Amino acid sequence: MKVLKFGGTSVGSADNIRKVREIVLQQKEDTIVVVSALGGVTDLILNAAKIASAGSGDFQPVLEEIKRRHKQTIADLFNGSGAMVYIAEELLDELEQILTGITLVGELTAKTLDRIAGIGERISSHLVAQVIPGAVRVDSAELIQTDSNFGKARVNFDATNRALKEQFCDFSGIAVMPGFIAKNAKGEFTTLGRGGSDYTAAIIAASLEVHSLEIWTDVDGFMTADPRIISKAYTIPELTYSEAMELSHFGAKVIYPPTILPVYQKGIPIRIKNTFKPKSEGTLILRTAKTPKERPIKGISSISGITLVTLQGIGMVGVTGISMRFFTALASVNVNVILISQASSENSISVAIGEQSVELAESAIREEFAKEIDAGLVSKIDIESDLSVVAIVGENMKQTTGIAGKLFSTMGKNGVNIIAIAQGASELNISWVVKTSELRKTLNVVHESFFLSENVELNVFLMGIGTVGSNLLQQLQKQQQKLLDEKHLKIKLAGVANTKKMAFKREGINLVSFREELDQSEIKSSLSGFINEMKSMNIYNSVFVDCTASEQVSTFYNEILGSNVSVVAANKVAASSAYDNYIGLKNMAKQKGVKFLFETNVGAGLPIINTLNDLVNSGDKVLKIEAVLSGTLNFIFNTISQETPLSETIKMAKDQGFSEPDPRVDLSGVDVARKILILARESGYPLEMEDIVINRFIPNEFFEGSLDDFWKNISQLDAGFEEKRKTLEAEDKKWRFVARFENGKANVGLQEVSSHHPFYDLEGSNNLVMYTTERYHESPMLIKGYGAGASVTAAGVFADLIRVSNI
Ligand SMILES: NC(=O)C1=CN([C@@H]2O[C@H](COP(=O)(O)OP(=O)(O)OC[C@H]3O[C@@H](n4cnc5c(N)ncnc54)[C@H](OP(=O)(O)O)[C@@H]3O)[C@@H](O)[C@H]2O)C=CC1
Ligand SMILES: N[C@@H](CC=O)C(=O)O
Repeated sequence: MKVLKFGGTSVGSADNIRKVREIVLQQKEDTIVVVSALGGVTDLILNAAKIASAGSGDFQPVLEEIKRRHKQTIADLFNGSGAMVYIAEELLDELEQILTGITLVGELTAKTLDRIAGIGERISSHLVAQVIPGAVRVDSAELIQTDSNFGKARVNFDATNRALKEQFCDFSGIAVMPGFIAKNAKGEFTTLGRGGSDYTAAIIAASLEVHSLEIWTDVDGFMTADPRIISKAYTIPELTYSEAMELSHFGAKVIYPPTILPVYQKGIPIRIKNTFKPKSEGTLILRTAKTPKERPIKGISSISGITLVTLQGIGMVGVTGISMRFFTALASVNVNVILISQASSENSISVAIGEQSVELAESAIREEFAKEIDAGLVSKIDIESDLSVVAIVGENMKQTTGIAGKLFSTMGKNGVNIIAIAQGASELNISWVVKTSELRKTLNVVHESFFLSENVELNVFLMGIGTVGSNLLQQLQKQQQKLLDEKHLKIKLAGVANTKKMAFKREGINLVSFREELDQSEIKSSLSGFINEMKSMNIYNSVFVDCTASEQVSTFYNEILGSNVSVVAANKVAASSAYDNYIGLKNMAKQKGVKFLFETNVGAGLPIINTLNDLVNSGDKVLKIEAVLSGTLNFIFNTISQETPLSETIKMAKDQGFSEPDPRVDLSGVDVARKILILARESGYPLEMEDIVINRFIPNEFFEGSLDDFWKNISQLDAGFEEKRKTLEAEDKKWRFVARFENGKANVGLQEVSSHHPFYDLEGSNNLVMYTTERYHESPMLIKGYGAGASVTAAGVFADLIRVSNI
């Protein structure tokens, strides 16, 4: 025999009741079905009773709604005729008479309320019994006996067990019973309190020692986290009774915890199933549950609307009885304590309570400690609101070291401030308090870090969708599915901006239609606005990507890193800014446990900075760097010819996406100077931009005035360059713009190289870096390849993003 309990939603309409019928008829053994009232009906009855108790109020509209719900369901199920119509009418008349009585006396006792509170279950049990062929209705109220504690009556198990056993000793078939209701020894109606129908089912299951209790509801079972917040939350296949109780206590409203007790004592397994997805396995709750070794945490739950009340004072240290008085004061006003935290110094004691109880709690504590407050022994009662309690639950935590360490370091890295912590010695759960504004991020971070999530998420905030930025989005789009399938990495574009507009979307902006989304956005671009929105969205695993060439944007990196958001920069300004700023940003990233990456600052997608970091970190010392670091300049010197003059090659470099947004930055040598500066710094030399000697090959006057002036005038140099080029060609030499760093000094400038030089054959926009180090001495290390261009640069930024995601 088994017991099946169906909740309010499961019996909430004719269609749903038909689903219940299907499920019950598929059972292959004798079955007891326990039902709640039609969804929402109990609340309507309680509301009508409250209105009636005011004496003058009109409960009729609420009663009409109760009648309408039942009439509609009966009409849909039985064409509005048959015995059910009379049964329902009779019970609803009874309800109306009692409500009228309550109105007349203007008073509502707990006893009277219990008389009507279960009318919904009385009707629904008749309904379900009528619908299931061969089923009989058995009245729980005649079998479950309680004391007279109306509203939350205590069960007399001796009498109840006897009655249930007698009733079902040689029963076979299907019985349908109302949940929630019982009677006292005098035969008066009582109710079993919140979650009462679950309790009814558990009492019957335990008493008859059935082999299984099934709770059919509208969710798939216990989830790893609240699915409304964590889209990746999934059903936990198995839980122990204790784990289920803990998760329920901290907000997972799948089952009401006290109802587990009778079946727990008898070791009867409980299965949570979804009436609307009967094929899914649901959650099985038993004494010993399977727990994968690598996942000691079974689930995360949370409760919001929490206030932390802290009693503090040096006069409390070492004084016995303080805690007892504190908790007795709270108990005296029925304040439910959700979490307790006390430091071993005993200087303070904090409790998390529901925000609705704050006034009661505060005045009770003030009254209890009035003398100590006057004497200054208790310095303050601190009230902190808008908080949430989060708990991770799992019996296997006690066998696994490092859970708390991992938990709190992950929270810290993501900038979540922990306000209070509690862990019981049983190590079944670790609970902590955070600001409610940080709850979403907290749950995401924890869900991900304990591998409860199948996928790791990376939330990209991209500034700049020009040559590099837009190519990056194309590459992300192409690679998105593969990364998800093979690396379980989900990259989302959470925010994007150019100089005109910005757009944000927590679920991710479409990587194909991002331009349209940006055009349609009503938010004007503003740097501080972008950063503030990114911060206030407060998404875990966020990364800011700078694909602009703007100095102004780079001034925000410190603030961004300080908010625990990683920075990936194609923009070279920050890494080549004042040394103190550069090193400050690196330190800030380290301090916050996030990343500041700028691999593309030198050689676009080539692994120039990472290789250098590997050399230096593994103990090598850089002695000399010689390099061609400008894609633009190399392209120009490889392309210039009798037919293609200098000015034409500059335009070509711009059109092909090699040059900076302002090509004068390349032509002036500044871009190469920035690059050699960054390499020197990454080698461990604290150089400033002013230390780099720049030997220009274009006269200074071409860099004065506007960019338009530059384009107008630059062809004046064509003839002179052509003359020099011819001479060079005759000597079998080539121009290369070379950066050099040696003995702590760096310079950049034009060099004529002959055919035996390693730079001579450097084609197109290629770069070449030669590292001479203590290890690579006789034969320097060479890194060579495309050093500029949209796709290679975007690929380099992409690679930095992958580094941030740590997959
Ligand atoms: N091209 C290459 O080979 C390489 C480039 N880089 C670096 O990549 C960066 C981007 O270069 P590239 O894509 O060619 O530049 P583009 O000029 O093509 O694009 C720049 C983008 O940044 C936006 N932008 C500029 N200033 C701001 C601001 N203040 N707020 C918001 N958005 C802004 C622009 O918006 P709008 O469209 O509205 O003007 C545009 O979308 C540069 O720093 C460059 O040095 C690094 C390595 C190689
Ligand atoms: N403008 C740069 C682009 C890469 O940094 C170059 O030409 O090398």
